[in-house]
Amino acid sequence: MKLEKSIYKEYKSYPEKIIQFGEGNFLRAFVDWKIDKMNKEIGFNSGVVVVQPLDNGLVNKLNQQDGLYTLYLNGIKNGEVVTEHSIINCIARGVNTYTDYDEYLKIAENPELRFVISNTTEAGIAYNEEDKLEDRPQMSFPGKLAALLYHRYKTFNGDRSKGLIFIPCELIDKNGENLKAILLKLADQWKLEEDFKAWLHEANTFCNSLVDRIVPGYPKGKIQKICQELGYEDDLVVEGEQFHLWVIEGPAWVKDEFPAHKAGLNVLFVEDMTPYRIRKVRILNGVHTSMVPVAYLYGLNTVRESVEDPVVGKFVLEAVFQEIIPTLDLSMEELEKFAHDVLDRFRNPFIKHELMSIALNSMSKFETRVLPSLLEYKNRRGSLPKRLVFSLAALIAFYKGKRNNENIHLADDLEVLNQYKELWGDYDGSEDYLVYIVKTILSNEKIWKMNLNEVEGLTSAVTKYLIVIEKEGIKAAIEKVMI
Ligand SMILES: NC(=O)c1ccc[n+]([C@@H]2O[C@H](COP(=O)([O-])OP(=O)(O)OC[C@H]3O[C@@H](n4cnc5c(N)ncnc54)[C@H](O)[C@@H]3O)[C@@H](O)[C@H]2O)c1
Ligand SMILES: O=P(O)(O)OC[C@@H](O)[C@@H](O)[C@H](O)[C@H](O)CO
Repeated sequence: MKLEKSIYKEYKSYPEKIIQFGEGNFLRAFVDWKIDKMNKEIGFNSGVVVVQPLDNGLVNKLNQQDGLYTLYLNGIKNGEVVTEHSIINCIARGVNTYTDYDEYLKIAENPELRFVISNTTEAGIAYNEEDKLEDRPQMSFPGKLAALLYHRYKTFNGDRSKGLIFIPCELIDKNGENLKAILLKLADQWKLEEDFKAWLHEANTFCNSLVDRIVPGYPKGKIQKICQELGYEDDLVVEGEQFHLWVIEGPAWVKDEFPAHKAGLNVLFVEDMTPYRIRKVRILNGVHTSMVPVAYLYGLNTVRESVEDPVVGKFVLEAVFQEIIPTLDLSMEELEKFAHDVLDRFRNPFIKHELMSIALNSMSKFETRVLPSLLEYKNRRGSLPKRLVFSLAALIAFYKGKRNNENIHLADDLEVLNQYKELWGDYDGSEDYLVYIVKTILSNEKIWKMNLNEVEGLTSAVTKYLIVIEKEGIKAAIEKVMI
């Protein structure tokens, strides 16, 4: 028996007021869960129409299940260990822009539409100069959105009361502002009328937002057992932790239209989300990203194993408290509490968070999540933070694509993968060649936005660690850095 509305007695249908770009695990375990709760507890009465941003995706499965799926939330809630599950019922339908473009544009014609939510990964909010208004669909997410908004503008003759509220969730700084800037650029490129741009400015509200919840996603290893217990088949089960925080930066009145706090949800409406963003990206994501190459090469597979391992766990603890926190300007007490809480979340016994799932796009993640701490440490202390530098060396070793005899399934930008393939492919076992690899990688300004060889002492420090990792193995190498 498949999960669908006929077997879910409480099924309710809501008017479509929210368009959501992305059907991934995170949005379903975070945003849709919140909307579902708001519908059920405070009569928010809003349905979500989900748009699949890429050619491949899950909207077919979503539609086959009438938008329903089961969410498991496991972890600590109010000091108690809790594992609970519920059926999420706020998704009205899914639309694939690649097969149903007309249906997609029609969403814009709905006068009740009010919110645009997205999570298209860090790669999603990007300008693509090849996108055209006539494309069906445009390649990029902003391209698709610009076409939809223009259609709405035309449909309602520029009516200023038909604007929308945008709350993007992509983990990039000032996500809403960036999205708006790309939409305006596309409007220029497509030579759309000036009044459309005025409508974008006057009638629409672009919030910036920061999200936080660990969502390992589909519980592959135990799905059979889960479905047996549930008594139905569900292809879209998703698993997340109990903890959740959504910080929304925008005009104060947005809170009245999106009253998540009234449903007891941890949603903060703030004037400036910068401190929250820096704290989360540099500590939580920074620890994840700096830990992955070290822990994985060390032979570990999950976040929990890594923070509980006596050696890697100590490495992580020292990296966060001695090298990341000292580079931040927030209150020390708050930072330390946040870091302890994050490490507790990483120890969540219910969550099997694979290091390899975090490893996706590790090069650009290192640049945004770890490098700022490394550089700021050097700036403040005059010396290099050895654990973060070691992590960079381990990252270069990780991209060799081998853990002993096992292949590592690297997932990154094709250019990055090709560069590493070429570099490691010609490795002759000499130390001189390792120096060459480090210099070449550190000079990649496309990734680092600067030539890292110009940071005093960095090239030699990374090379020193890479040589030990290569010659003596990661276990001997990590011991050297921990002295
Ligand atoms: N999983 C987590 O724990 C978690 C927590 C907080 C934030 N996030 C953020 O959410 C993002 C998505 O995570 P997820 O777990 O839902 O992943 P997922 O793989 O389940 O979903 C990815 C979604 O992004 C879309 N997408 C991917 N590349 C795109 C592109 N170039 N253009 C447009 N759309 C694109 C896909 O179509 C899909 O809808 C991550 O990049 C991360 O920054 C994840
Ligand atoms: O989702 P990614 O791939 O951008 O990053 C991996 C993790 O660091 C991330 O998913 C965190 O678990 C999340 O940001 C917690 O809110």
